[in-house]
Formats: sequence, C-alpha cells, structure tokens
Amino acid sequence: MIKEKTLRIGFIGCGKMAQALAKGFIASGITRSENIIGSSPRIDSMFIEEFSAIGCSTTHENAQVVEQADVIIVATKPPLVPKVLTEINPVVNSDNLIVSIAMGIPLINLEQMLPRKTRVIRVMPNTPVLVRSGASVFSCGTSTRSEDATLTKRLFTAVGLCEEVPEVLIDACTGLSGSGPAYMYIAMEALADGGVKMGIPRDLAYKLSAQTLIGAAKMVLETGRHPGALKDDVCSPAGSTIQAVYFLEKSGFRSSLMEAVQAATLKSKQTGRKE
Ligand SMILES: NC(=O)C1=CN([C@@H]2O[C@H](COP(=O)(O)OP(=O)(O)OC[C@H]3O[C@@H](n4cnc5c(N)ncnc54)[C@H](OP(=O)(O)O)[C@@H]3O)[C@@H](O)[C@H]2O)C=CC1
Ligand SMILES: O=C(O)[C@@H]1CCC=N1
Repeated sequence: MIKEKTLRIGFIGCGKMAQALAKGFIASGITRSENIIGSSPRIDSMFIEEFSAIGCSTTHENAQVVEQADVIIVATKPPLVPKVLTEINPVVNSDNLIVSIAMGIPLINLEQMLPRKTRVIRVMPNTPVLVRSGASVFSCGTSTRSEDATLTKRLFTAVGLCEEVPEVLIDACTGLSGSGPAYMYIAMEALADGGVKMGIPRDLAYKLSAQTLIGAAKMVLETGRHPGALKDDVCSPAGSTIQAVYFLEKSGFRSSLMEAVQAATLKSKQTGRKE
C-alpha cells in the first residue's frame, strides 16, 4: 500500500485540469508538490511554467512521467490520447496505475493502446477539484486490483465527492458533472446580470448569486430532502418566487438543462467511437 504524502503522481499533459487536480491534491495533503511531475512536449509551454510555479517537477518527456510516478494521470485533450499512450507504451509496467481523465475514451480503447494487463482506470472529474469540491466518477479496467479502486477513490475523495460507476454511465456523468460547472457559471452570471438590471452593484450581485448556488447545493446534500420540496419551501402562495418559477417553466428552463446534459453526453459517446 502506497503511503499518503509519498504518493508519486504524474500528469501527462499539465493543462487546466491537471493543474486543478495537482493543486487540490496538494491542498488536501494526500501528497506533496515535490512528489508530483507533469509533462508537456512544447518548450515554450505556458502550462509547464504554471505547473512548476506550484512547486511540481516538469519535463518535456512523457516517458519520464511514467518512470517517476506510481499513478499516471493522462490529461491531454482526447484526440492526443492515442499518440501519448503509444509513446509511453514501451515504459509502462505492472507497477504503474494509468488513470485517464480524457473525455469519451472508453477503457477498452485505452487498454488496447497499452501493454497487456496494464492497470487502467477511467475517471471523469470536474474543475472544482481545485477547491476540493469536485464531483468525480470512475470505472476500473479489466486488469485493476481492488486496491487500485481504493486508491483512486481516496485520491479523488480528497478533492471532493467520488463514486465508482459502471463505465456505461461515464459519458452521461461527463454531460452532468464533468461539464456541469460551465452551466452553473452561466446561471450565476445571468442571475447576477438580472440583479444588476434591478439595481444591485455588480460585485454584490456575483457574491449573492454564487452564495445562493452554494447554499441551495448544500441544502440538497445536507438535508437529503428532494429539490422539489426545497423549491416549494421558497415559493410562498401568491409570492414573488412563484412568479419567477412560472416564467422559468414557460421559458423551458428545465428542458434546456436536460437537453444540455444530453448534448454533452452524446458528444462524449461520439468521441469514443472516433478515437
Ligand atoms: N477542463 C475540464 O473541465 C475537464 C477536462 N477533462 C479532460 O481533461 C483533459 C485535459 O483537458 P484540459 O486540462 O481542459 O486541457 P488543456 O488544453 O488545458 O491541457 C492539455 C495539456 O496537454 C498538453 N499536451 C499537448 N500535447 C501533448 C503531448 N503530446 N504530450 C503530453 N502533453 C501534451 C498541453 O500542453 P501545451 O498546450 O502546453 O502544449 C496541455 O498542458 C481532456 O482530455 C478533457 O477531456 C475532464 C474533466 C473536466
Ligand atoms: O468540454 C470538455 O470536453 C471537457 C470534458 C468535461 C468537461 N470539459
């Protein structure tokens, strides 16, 4: 069993998601910055600079990440995954746990691009891992051991919620929680715009809209009550909220969100068929 704090984590690709995870892991204490390494081939990569600024090692050689880490997180854009897995294939061995966070790429494809019996896990995290409030799901490949699932759960729970799911659900989870922060930022911006339209200063409007989303989310998670019942508590008879709710229903607010999740899910599934 690998001990916390000495866990060596490598990132192939050290862009936005890799940095969010690295910062979240360091803040959680599950490992230290000196035990994290990230790669990007470009000599003038801005991401490489940002990654070293948080105290992590960097390299332009993907193979070096595999040689220096216990857990290797594949964090390049999906179309680059076949290229980077083919590149690291000769140095991957049975001590490595390969964790792919790439949107849409199924475990079977990942396993086919790596040596036989490589331990592979597919994770779909989201950017709030940066502030340890992420929502991640994962599925295990055919050669993983039970301790690989335990380690993955421990790592991603250190930066938020983490659930193991059947792989068939990962594209849908990508559409809901992987992409979901973007939908909520749009909602927050629009709420704040509405507030500004009604005379609230911009700074206060952003604070109020963000805190309102945090508060509503905590109410669902901490009370265990149905979101519909919590909504009913806010809607006084003949009050202001029900006027707004009527307007949202008429404008297709619910179906817009449902279709957004569906569109992102289908895009993720399509990506898997292409790679
Ligand atoms: N952003 C998000 O919210 C989420 C993203 N994901 C997944 O995470 C992955 C990364 O996304 P994101 O962080 O947003 O993307 P970024 O573009 O921010 O990061 C990609 C990184 O890959 C590097 N890179 C490019 N070519 C190579 C190569 N040949 N070998 C190694 N590294 C390379 C880039 O380096 P450089 O540009 O410096 O050349 C960059 O550091 C994607 O597969 C995405 O589906 C999953 C969940 C959420
Ligand atoms: O938009 C994307 O492709 C990635 C996957 C989930 C969130 N961002």
